Amino acid sequence: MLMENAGLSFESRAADIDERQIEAGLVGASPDIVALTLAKAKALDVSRHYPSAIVIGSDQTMSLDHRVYHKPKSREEARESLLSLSDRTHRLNSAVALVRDGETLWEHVAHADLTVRPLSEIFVDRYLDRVGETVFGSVGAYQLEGEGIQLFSRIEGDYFTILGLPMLPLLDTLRAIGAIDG
Ligand SMILES: Nc1nc2c(ncn2[C@@H]2O[C@H](COP(=O)(O)OP(=O)(O)OP(=O)(O)O)[C@@H](O)[C@H]2O)c(=O)[nH]1
Repeated sequence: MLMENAGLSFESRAADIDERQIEAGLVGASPDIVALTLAKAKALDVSRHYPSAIVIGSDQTMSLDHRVYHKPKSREEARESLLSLSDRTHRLNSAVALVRDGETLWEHVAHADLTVRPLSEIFVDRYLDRVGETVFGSVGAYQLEGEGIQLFSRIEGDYFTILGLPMLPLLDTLRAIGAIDG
């Protein structure tokens, strides 16, 4: 959605990698390194099938203290996750890598720090009633571009980084390598 809205022409392909297995091999690595490693692994995997193509791989991780989050798989998981974020500041790490013919041309990770205001259980239940299934598409059970904005008292970082792709440095790099109009 972010790349389409930016007017980029591209094709999207799923990478055939086992994210959980790669993460398991990164025990102790910081969440930003995990995101960067996964972004590169996705781009390298797809690059193998598309000679000379510029492949953009991306991944996002979310952490609070030592807990790493993943997309909630149920309403209960979303509820527990939101309450664990209440009155705390968590970090989103969004990584992107450019690969061509198996060579990593560029890699970057950006982060954003989001402070959730104190949330009551009643509010969280009503919020989940309102936003429904959309919570399953985001690591933090919120969509900043939607009602998720109501959860926060402070955000430090770039909107696009929060949604999952650091667009400004990505566009800079695509211009630098002549992939898009400069
Ligand atoms: N639309 C939207 N998406 C968000 C927002 N915050 C995080 N995300 C998405 O949440 C995803 C990150 O959650 P993950 O659980 O790592 O997603 P995933 O890699 O598909 O799932 P895993 O395999 O569990 O890692 C990214 O695809 C982000 O685009 C937001 O505010 N709005």
